[in-house]
Amino acid sequence: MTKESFTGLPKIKHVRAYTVRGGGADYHDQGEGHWIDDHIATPMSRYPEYRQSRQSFGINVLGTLVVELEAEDGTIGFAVTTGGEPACFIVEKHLSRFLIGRSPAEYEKIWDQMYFSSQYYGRKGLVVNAISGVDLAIWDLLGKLRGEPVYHMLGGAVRDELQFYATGARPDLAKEMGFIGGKLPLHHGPAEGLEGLQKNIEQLADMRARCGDDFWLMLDCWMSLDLDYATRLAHRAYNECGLKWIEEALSPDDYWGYAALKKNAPKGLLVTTGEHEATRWGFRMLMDMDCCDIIQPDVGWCGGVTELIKIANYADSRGVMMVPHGSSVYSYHFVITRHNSPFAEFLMMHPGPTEVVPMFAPQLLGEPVPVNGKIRASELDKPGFGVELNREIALHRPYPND
Ligand SMILES: C[C@H](O)[C@H](O)[C@@H](O)[C@@H](O)C(=O)O
Ligand SMILES: [Mg+2]
Repeated sequence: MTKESFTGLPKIKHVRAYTVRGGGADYHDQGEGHWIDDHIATPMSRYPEYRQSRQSFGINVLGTLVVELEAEDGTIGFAVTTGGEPACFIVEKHLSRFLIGRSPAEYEKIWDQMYFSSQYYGRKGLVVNAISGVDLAIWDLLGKLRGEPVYHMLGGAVRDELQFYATGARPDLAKEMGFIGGKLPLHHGPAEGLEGLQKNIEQLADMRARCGDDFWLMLDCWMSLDLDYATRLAHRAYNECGLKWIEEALSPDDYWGYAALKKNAPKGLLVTTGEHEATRWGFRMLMDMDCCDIIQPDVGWCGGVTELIKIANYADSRGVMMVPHGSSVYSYHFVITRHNSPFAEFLMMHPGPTEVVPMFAPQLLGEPVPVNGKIRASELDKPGFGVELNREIALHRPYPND
C-alpha cells in the first residue's frame, strides 16, 4: 500500500484575542467576601492601606486573556490565561505575525520567534503570559485537528489518575473531600511583627488540630516575607505544626535568599517556589542555585506547554519535582505524563471554600473537577485540552487585527 505523502495540517487563518472579567483564568478577580481576598500577606502588606485586600492594590487589574486561533478549515483552538487588555494588544499587534499562515505543528519555531521578537520588552510577566496563551491555544488547535488529547501528544499517561492537594482557607474540609493535602494562604507578613508571626502559627496549629497529624499542610506566602522572617516561620511551622512545605516565601528575584532559606530550613521541610518565574532560563537559575525542592511553574505564565517541556525535563534530570501552579486542564494534561509530577494543585474557587467548583469557572465548558481528590486520566480523553470556550461570557476584543 503506498503511503500518502503528508500534506500538512490546515494553516492558522485568524488570530483573535479577547479579554473578560470575573474569575476564570484571572482567578483573583472575584467578588466580595471570597477567601482569596481576605487579609492575605503580600509584598504590599508593608502598606496598611493595602493589607486587607489584594484587589485594593490591583491583583486583579489585568483580567483574563482569551486567545482563539482559527484554522483554514474552520477548526478553532483556544486557551485562557491572565493578561487582559494589554495582553490582547501583544497578541494581535505583535505575536499574530508569527501565526497567520503557519501550521500549528510548527510550535517550536513559532515559540522561538514569539519569545525572541519580544525579548527586548518581555522575558517574564505579562509578555510571557501572552506567549503562553498563544502556545496553549496552538496545542489545543493541534489536538483538535489531530483528534488527540494534549496528554497523548506529550507521550501519554504514566499513571491512571491525577491526585490533588487543595489550595484554600479550609484544609479541614479539603481533607473530607478526599484531597491529599491543604495549602493555606499566609495572613500576616513582617510588617505585623512577632504578633503577626504568632497569629500565623496559631492559625496553622488550629488547622493541624482539625486535620490530624498525617494530612499535608502547606503555607503559601505569596512573595511576602524577608529571609529572617521566612526562616523563623519555617522552623516554628515545621516543629510545632508539621508543615510540609513553605511556598513562595520571598521575592521571585531573590534567588540568593531562596538558596539561603533552603539551606537553613529544618530538615524535612520542603521549600517551593516558581509560579511567578518564567522560561527555561528562569527555572534553570532556581535549580542551579539550589533554591527549592519543588518548582511550581504556571503553564499559562511560564511560556506554555512548549516551554514547560524544557523546564520539566531539566527538573527531571536534576531529580527536582515539578508540580505546576494551579492552571486547570492546562496543567492536568502535562502532570499526567510526568513521573516527576506526582500530584497537582487544585485551587478552591468557591468563596468559602465549602465545595469543589471548576477552577476557571465560568470560562471553560466541560472543565473536569476532582472527585474524592482525583481525576481519572480517561476524563482527559477529548481532543486538545478537552474544553470549549463558554461563549455566554462577555468577551471583548479590544485590538481586532482582521
Ligand atoms: C492562595 C495564594 O495566595 C494565591 O492566591 C494562589 O493563587 C497561588 O499562590 C497558589 O499557589 O495557588
Ligand atoms: Mg502559590
